[in-house]
Formats: sequence, C-alpha cells, structure tokens
Amino acid sequence: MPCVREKIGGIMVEAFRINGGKELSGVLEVSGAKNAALPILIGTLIEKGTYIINNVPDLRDIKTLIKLIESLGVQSERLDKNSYKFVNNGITNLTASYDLVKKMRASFLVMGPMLAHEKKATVSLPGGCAIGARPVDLHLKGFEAMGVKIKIEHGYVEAEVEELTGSNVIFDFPSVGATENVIMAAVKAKGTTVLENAAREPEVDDLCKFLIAMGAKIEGVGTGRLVIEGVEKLVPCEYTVMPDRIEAGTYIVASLMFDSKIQVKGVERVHIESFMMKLEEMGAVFEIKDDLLKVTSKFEDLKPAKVTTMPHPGFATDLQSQMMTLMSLIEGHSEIKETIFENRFMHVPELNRMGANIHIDGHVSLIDGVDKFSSAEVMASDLRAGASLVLAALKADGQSIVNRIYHVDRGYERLEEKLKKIGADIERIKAEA
Ligand SMILES: CC(=O)N[C@H]1[C@@H](OP(=O)(O)OP(=O)(O)OC[C@H]2O[C@@H](n3ccc(=O)[nH]c3=O)[C@H](O)[C@@H]2O)O[C@H](CO)[C@@H](O)[C@@H]1O
Ligand SMILES: C=C(OP(=O)(O)O)C(=O)O
Repeated sequence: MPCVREKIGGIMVEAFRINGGKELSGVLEVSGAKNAALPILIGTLIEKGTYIINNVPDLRDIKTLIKLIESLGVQSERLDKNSYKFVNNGITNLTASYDLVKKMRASFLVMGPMLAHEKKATVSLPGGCAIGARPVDLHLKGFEAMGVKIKIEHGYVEAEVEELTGSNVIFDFPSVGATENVIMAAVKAKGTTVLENAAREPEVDDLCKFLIAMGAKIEGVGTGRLVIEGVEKLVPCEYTVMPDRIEAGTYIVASLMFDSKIQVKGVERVHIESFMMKLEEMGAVFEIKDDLLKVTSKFEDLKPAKVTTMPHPGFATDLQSQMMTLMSLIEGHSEIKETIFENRFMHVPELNRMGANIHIDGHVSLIDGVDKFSSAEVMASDLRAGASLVLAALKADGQSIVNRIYHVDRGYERLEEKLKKIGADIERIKAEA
C-alpha cells in the first residue's frame, strides 16, 4: 500500500509532464522541513495556549496534520504562506481516527502529547506503507516504561495512565518517531526520563529546541542519550522550523547532474554531513557561503561509490533514491545498501524503464552507470522515489510523465514552480492512475 492511501484505480490523479534535457540554472530555495514541522505542530497539543509556528512548508502532509490536530480540539489560523497560529483551549476529542491517521504515519505522534495533556489517548494504528511494515512497537514500549497501560483493539491503540512517570528507556533501534513520541510524553512526566539509543536526526533536535523554548528540561540534545526532567507546566511559544535537509540534498543532486549551474539556498551542511562527505569522496567540490551552496566541480569528475543508509549521522535513507539517480549516470559500478526500510527500492524498476542499469540483490542495489536517461512514463511509489524520477526526467531527452505525484506533494513545496524558475519544462497534468 502507498503511504498516502486513497482510492485511485481508474480515476484521474495528477502527474508531471517533463520535457527533459533543458539547460537548468539559477537558485533553488529550500523550504521548512516536513519532518520537523510535523512533530512540532503535534507538540501544540501538549499545553493550552497560543503558539506561532513559522517556516511551515506548504505541503499535503501539513494540511493532513492540521486537519488531525483540529479534530482533537486545536484551532488553527494561517497567518501567511508559511506561518500559522495555533490555539489550544483544551483537547476536546481523545480519539485520533483511522480516516486521518491512515493518510500519514507521523499522525501516530499525537499519542505522546495527548498522554502528557490528558493521560489518555486512543489512536488508530497507522499500518504499513510502500517502503516497509513500519510497526510502532518501540513507541509503545517507551510509553509502557512510563507506566502507560496499552490495549490494542479493532485497529486502535488505547493508552491510559494514572500518572506519567519518568523512567529509563533503551530503544532497540534509534527510531525517529518513537524518540519524538516518548519525548513529548516525558516533558510533562513526574520525574526524570532517560532515553538511551535515542534517534539523533536533526528533526528530533528541532523538536527538542521547540519544547525547550516552551520551558521543557531536556539535556543531551543531538546525542543518543536524552535526559528529560518532567515539568508541571510549559509555556506555548513562537518557533521557526529548521530548513528541509532532504529537500536540500535533492537539489544538490540536481546541481551535480546539471553541471553546477544550479545553486541551492537553505543548506545547513551539518544536517547532511555524511551525504556531503560521500559526494566529496565521489569527486564533488562544494563552496558554501552562509547557507548558499555552489558546486564547483564538473559532472565528469564524479566517480562511482558505495553507500549504506544508516540512522543519523549516517547516510539518510530519505536521500537514497536521489543518490541512485545520480549514480546511474556515473561511469562504473556503484552500490547502495538500504538498512532502514525493508522495501525501499521501488524506484529501481522505474529508473530502469528510463534506461538505468540497476539490479537488486537483497538489500543492495547494484548500479552500473549509463550515458543517459531515456524519457518514459513512470510511476512514483513513494515521496523520495517520486523525487528520484523527477530528477531523471529532467535529464532525459524528450517527454516523460511521472505519475502519482501526490506522493511528491507530501514533501516538496511547489516543486514544479521552483523547477520552472530555473528553466525546467515541467507541467502538472491530469493522468489516469
Ligand atoms: C515523518 C518523519 O519524520 N519520517 C521520517 C522518520 O520516519 P519514522 O519515524 O517512521 O522512522 P523510524 O526511525 O521510526 O523507523 C526506522 C525503522 O525502524 C522501524 N521501527 C520503527 C518504530 C517502531 O516502533 N518499530 C520499528 O520496527 C521501522 O519499521 C523502520 O524500519 O524517520 C525515517 C528514518 O530516518 C525517515 O525515513 C522518515 O522520513
Ligand atoms: C518516508 C518519509 O516520510 P514518512 O515517514 O512521512 O512516510 C520521507 O519523508 O521520505
């Protein structure tokens, strides 16, 4: 099932029609980070009061999430394109319904704040998606350690606690979502919670910074050991979401593919260090002034490489498919091993339909460079798969159609407008699903 599940068989959905092979040059600007904005918006459930959140990307996932928090009682007002006011006058509904949760897995993160605020929450199990089964066992183990009683019935997790109590949690795996969910419960628990083997992704840090701005006591931000001393009350605040490092990485790949004529604005190198180091190992040279990145090497300088996706600070799985598009055009043999999600190579057959030469061997993709992509009609199976196909289509000679771009709309703000500005011939059209 795709991450955003809807009835699509036989009906019209949107696609990108891309006439590739055009010269692209100019600046691509990075928006606010989807994966930071989602937990931060959910964080407005933790405490009554008024919040202002800036640099919220204008995305399908954000719209879905706002519907969800509104269904629980938070009121929202859009102040401008990327800023919102949220007013929490108390949670009025303790059930996050399947209808809303199924559209986006991050919805499950409402459980932590609802437990912190109301000591009770019923949240639909999100289910799997195209890239993997994605269970929530680590979230639930964390809550149970804090005294929460969990019951799973009819596809819903019913959670209740008399008093959230600080505890020691050692995650079996540094899950981003489980870390964020448990942090949001722990900030208002009685006593101290120690999270070991916590996720260190920059988006987890951004959530912590938002909570600290509200008065939460969190130590160890940016490390795998978070020490959270619960407080009785937090004070809602104004906060600006970090830039999207995955969008930045996607545009850096575009810049490399288009011989350095594209610059990328909004790059925080420290957020994507292992991605940048891998590109440098491959022969790329970058110049970054403030947050503007310029590639100073040529495409023909690039050599093949081996990449393994890992939890942060390792190579991000969310940049794996875009890296594969790039490697597909580099002479020689490259390899990508995916260790985070069991099924994140759905873009491989589609890239092959565009002329790439990629074979899958278990969790490893074996990539032999080809001279060029050939235009084709292809289908996005998830958000980043969609991005990798758009990159390939921009480079291919002739007209490509990338179908099911509702996946891309989940995580890239007005992608076609940004690409048109730098010279791309890209159009949003209706196509049969
Ligand atoms: C909205 C958001 O921030 N999404 C990101 C988040 O997803 P998400 O928070 O879902 O990713 P996790 O880090 O939790 O998942 C990583 C792996 O752990 C497994 N797992 C996770 C939780 C659990 O309870 N049990 C379990 O087995 C998952 O199935 C997966 O194989 O981090 C991923 C890994 O960097 C990114 O690809 C996603 O873009
Ligand atoms: C996998 C992703 O998102 P989600 O966890 O929301 O499915 C992603 O952003 O690449």
